[in-house]
Amino acid sequence: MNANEPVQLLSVSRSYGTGPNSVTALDDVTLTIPQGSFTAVMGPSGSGKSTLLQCAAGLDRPTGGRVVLAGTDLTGLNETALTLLRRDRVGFVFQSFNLLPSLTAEQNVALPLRLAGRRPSGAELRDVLAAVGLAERARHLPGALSGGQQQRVAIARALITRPQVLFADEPTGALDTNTSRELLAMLRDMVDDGLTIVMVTHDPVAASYAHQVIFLQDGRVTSRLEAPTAEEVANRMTRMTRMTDTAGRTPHPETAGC
Ligand SMILES: Nc1ncnc2c1ncn2[C@@H]1O[C@H](COP(=O)(O)OP(=O)(O)OP(=O)(O)O)[C@@H](O)[C@H]1O
Repeated sequence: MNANEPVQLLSVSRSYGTGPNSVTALDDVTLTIPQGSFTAVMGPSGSGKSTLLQCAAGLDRPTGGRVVLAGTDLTGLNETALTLLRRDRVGFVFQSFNLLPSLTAEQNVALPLRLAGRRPSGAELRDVLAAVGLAERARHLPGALSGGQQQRVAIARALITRPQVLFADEPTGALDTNTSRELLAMLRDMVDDGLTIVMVTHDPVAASYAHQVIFLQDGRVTSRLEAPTAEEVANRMTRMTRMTDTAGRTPHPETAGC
């Protein structure tokens, strides 16, 4: 294992329930997310994408294997240590923006630092809002911002602690096509400036903004694409879905066109 990489999963499994009703959401997943990379996670519904993200981000505990996040092995960390690690080293963005409606954009962005007992400087807030293109909207309430602008505030809030890695679960899922593309271009620029992003998405175009796409099926990594185009991603997804439909089970990775 290379402790310098921001996220490493070693034989990670996650099951829910026990006995005949148990579900294996992740099945022996090993992968490394390199520093400064943009990784998209794709796969059919129920393939384990969100579970992968949650385990990798320390929001959920695997039932087997190890996760090393920002150089720290999460195995055996108590809840307090895990909470602090998440707060200080990791950013999260979800499909729903989860902004507090009574706070301005700037106040929403400041929240993580305030929760950590720090008073953010005006310059810090201005810089991060400028980085997401919202310098002029700092004093607006979320209700006075468009969906794309609200998601930018959520991204600024995730970045205010200068995390080593940003985890995003369907960050463009609630946005229209053009707004999505603008947001993805912004995320890609941030990666080009050194941020590491892991993003779950259903959208082949969104995935094409990433450096690599990891495909999951039945909780397993079945293939990868480097420097993906939207068309390649869409074709791979279609093939995965068709193989599952006709065989009723997941093809072996060796035969899945990795
Ligand atoms: N809390 C839970 N309890 C029981 N089963 C769960 C739980 N969370 C997820 N699962 C199951 O684990 C599997 C993987 O779920 P997960 O949400 O990770 O898939 P996904 O690929 O993100 O799906 P989607 O694209 O539909 O969001 C599914 O079969 C799901 O039903």
